[in-house]
Amino acid sequence: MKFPGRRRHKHYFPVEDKDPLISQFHSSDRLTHNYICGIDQIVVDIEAKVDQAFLDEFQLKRGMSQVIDSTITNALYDRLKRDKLVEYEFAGGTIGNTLHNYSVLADDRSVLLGVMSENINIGSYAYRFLCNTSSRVDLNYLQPVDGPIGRCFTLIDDTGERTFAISAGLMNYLRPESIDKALVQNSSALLISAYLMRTQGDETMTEATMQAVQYANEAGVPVVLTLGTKFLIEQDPTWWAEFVEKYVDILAMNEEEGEAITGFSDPLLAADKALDWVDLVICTAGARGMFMAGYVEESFKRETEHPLLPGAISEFNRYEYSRAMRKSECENPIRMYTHSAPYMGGPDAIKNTNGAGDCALAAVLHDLSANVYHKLNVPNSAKHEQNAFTYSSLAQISKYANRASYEVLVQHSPRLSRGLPEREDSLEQAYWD
Ligand SMILES: Nc1ncnc2c1ncn2[C@@H]1O[C@H](COP(=O)(O)OP(=O)(O)OP(=O)(O)O)[C@@H](O)[C@H]1O
Ligand SMILES: O=c1[nH]cnc2c1ncn2[C@@H]1O[C@H](CO)[C@@H](O)[C@H]1O
Repeated sequence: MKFPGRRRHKHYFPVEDKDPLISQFHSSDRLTHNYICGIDQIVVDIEAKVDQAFLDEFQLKRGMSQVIDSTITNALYDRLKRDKLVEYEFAGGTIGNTLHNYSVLADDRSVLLGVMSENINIGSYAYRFLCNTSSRVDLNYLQPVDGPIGRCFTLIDDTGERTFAISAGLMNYLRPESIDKALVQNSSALLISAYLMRTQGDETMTEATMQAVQYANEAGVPVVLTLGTKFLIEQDPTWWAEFVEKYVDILAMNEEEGEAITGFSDPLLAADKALDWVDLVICTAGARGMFMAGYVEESFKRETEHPLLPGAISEFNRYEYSRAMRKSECENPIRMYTHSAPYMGGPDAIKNTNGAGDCALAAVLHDLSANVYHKLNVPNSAKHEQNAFTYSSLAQISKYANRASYEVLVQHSPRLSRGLPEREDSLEQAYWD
């Protein structure tokens, strides 16, 4: 609970003492607001603890996200219910989670594109999805479908490894004509995942995604791709590398996905390789924290005050105090990298790692979008003499991202239920004075 805090007498005075000019100036409707948008396969997570025998029984490959047919879905669901194995059911989807967390962290608008059942019964999965999504996530652009959204059976074993079994419902029937061109082209970023390329038969999600990507590319709106699962990438790494190079501006992955797409198991080298294709890279590395890589114009580079770190690229964090720029905005682009260990060394007890990476990405997007917001409202600020992509330095962003994912590790759901505290309880009062 947030405590009511202390009140001071001098803050209480009659309303007529307020200066009408000042109150006009502060009115928030004079500020220009920006938003980000994202596309997802709309799913509810059904989480259960299971063992290897259970996975074998339903022919599920451990650690993978796989699409299952209706026969396996029904058998799996009946079994989970019969043995009372379901721990919780909550809105999910990698982009849905990221947008929700972005909106909670930024306390601002994001727009989710995807499908939603046109007839919703109280207690149904569609209903649950809507109830568990932040009111700051704009759901008005969802395309109605005559049937169910998807279900993602999230099966967790003793080691904490997650196996996803997707019962698709109509989640992949988003049509290209449902993508609003102006909405995408006026947004501060378009967020997509590799899962959106996994469609079959008459499913139209991939075409819809490509339509949105084309709109974003045309308007110079950054396209942010999160890789989702290494198994998808491993099927055709060359195709993915070409896709990223052609359409994507910011790439988010974990170290396994990083290895699948670049061939480098070292997250720093994987991030460096991916920088050949995009402007900014986020590579989360579980208990090792996260790495980021980006570009800065030579004349704007700022040296770190932290010790220089050894690694496959020696002293790789030298310019981590710089704000990231698009490569095309730099005359003499230099590469910079940063690494942050988990916040407070990670929690003493991890409740659930599901969605920790999604939350890290949400924090990065918050920083990017804050930069757009500041630029829109204070265009003459000295801050924008540098045409940067991010509001903060790479070092700051990765710390913020790790702080945000910590919050997911200490709760059960991948979605934050509240924003971060303005002042960390763990830090002494003197830190804030
Ligand atoms: N075991 C751990 N100990 C401490 N911190 C962790 C641990 N696992 C994850 N984290 C934190 O969470 C962040 C993201 O974790 P991870 O690399 O597991 O993401 P991910 O595999 O992409 O997750 P997901 O796909 O579920 O969103 C890390 O950068 C780190 O800050
Ligand atoms: O195929 C998929 N499409 C969309 N989201 C998925 C898929 N598989 C798993 N997740 C989502 O990934 C989140 C954790 O990062 C989970 O919440 C799950 O819903």
